[in-house]
Amino acid sequence: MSNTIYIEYNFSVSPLQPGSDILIAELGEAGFESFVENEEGVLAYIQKEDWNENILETVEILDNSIFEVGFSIKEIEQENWNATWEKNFEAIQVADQCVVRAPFHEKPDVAFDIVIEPKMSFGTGHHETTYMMLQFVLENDFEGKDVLDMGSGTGVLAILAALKKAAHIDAIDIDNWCYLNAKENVERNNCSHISVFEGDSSLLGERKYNVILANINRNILLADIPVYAQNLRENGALFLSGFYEEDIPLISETCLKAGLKFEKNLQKNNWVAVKYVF
Ligand SMILES: C[S@@+](CC[C@H](N)C(=O)[O-])C[C@H]1O[C@@H](n2cnc3c(N)ncnc32)[C@H](O)[C@@H]1O
Repeated sequence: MSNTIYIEYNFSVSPLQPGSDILIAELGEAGFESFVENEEGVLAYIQKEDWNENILETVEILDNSIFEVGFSIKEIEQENWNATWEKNFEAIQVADQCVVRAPFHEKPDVAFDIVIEPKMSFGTGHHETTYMMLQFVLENDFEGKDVLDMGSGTGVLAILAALKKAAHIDAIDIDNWCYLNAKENVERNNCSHISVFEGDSSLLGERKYNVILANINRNILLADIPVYAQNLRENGALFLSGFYEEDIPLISETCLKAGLKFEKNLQKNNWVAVKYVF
């Protein structure tokens, strides 16, 4: 094993606090590779060769701080990497039927066992929005359906849709790291009928889906909802998450304008997931 040195930043911000997701997104843009959210805060990792001491200057949320962030830095070697994950990454159970776990966890006795290489925070089931989207996938019929997972992260939603016998799934993420991670997880879970792409909604063209899943963020969703509506078949379902309770009116107005009908919403710690049908 090579001896890559990582710098670990430890941000003392609660994962339940609005803003921790923006912090992670901005750290990702600044070059941080992986994140772990735990009770104490957010751990963020960057390879030492990609690091410089001004790395946090582009992380805007730290300037217009909507929360207090304190941090410490330590160097870790790659050999410690798995141990760090094992310490911080717990398997997540969604309803009785589904467990999202890392390869080093014991195989559970459930209908849907999803193994994710936990290299990033989004798409491990720990975040409220992922959890609610998994709940939606569990409680809806996917058999024989063509599915789009937009903003697929680790690919966790696409993988559950595949385990629920969807006919085919396109998983798309704008981020190269997520694209590579989703490909790896799709293979790990033997889901040959998931195609993973790097990009955004401009890739969709005329493709039609029975189900579209998009757990991204408020602004991307507001821009993309009309595109999703165009790519849904009649009676198709759109599941959205990645926004807060206070964003519901704007999301709802945009969905209704695009010809979609409201069906259901879920809420967890101020985060929301909604189902609309076409
Ligand atoms: C909140 S994570 C969701 C990951 C996973 N689907 C889940 O439910 O846990 C949002 C993902 O959307 C991706 N993303 C952000 N903007 C996007 C865009 N315009 N088009 C496609 N993906 C985007 C991010 O890279 C990130 O992986």
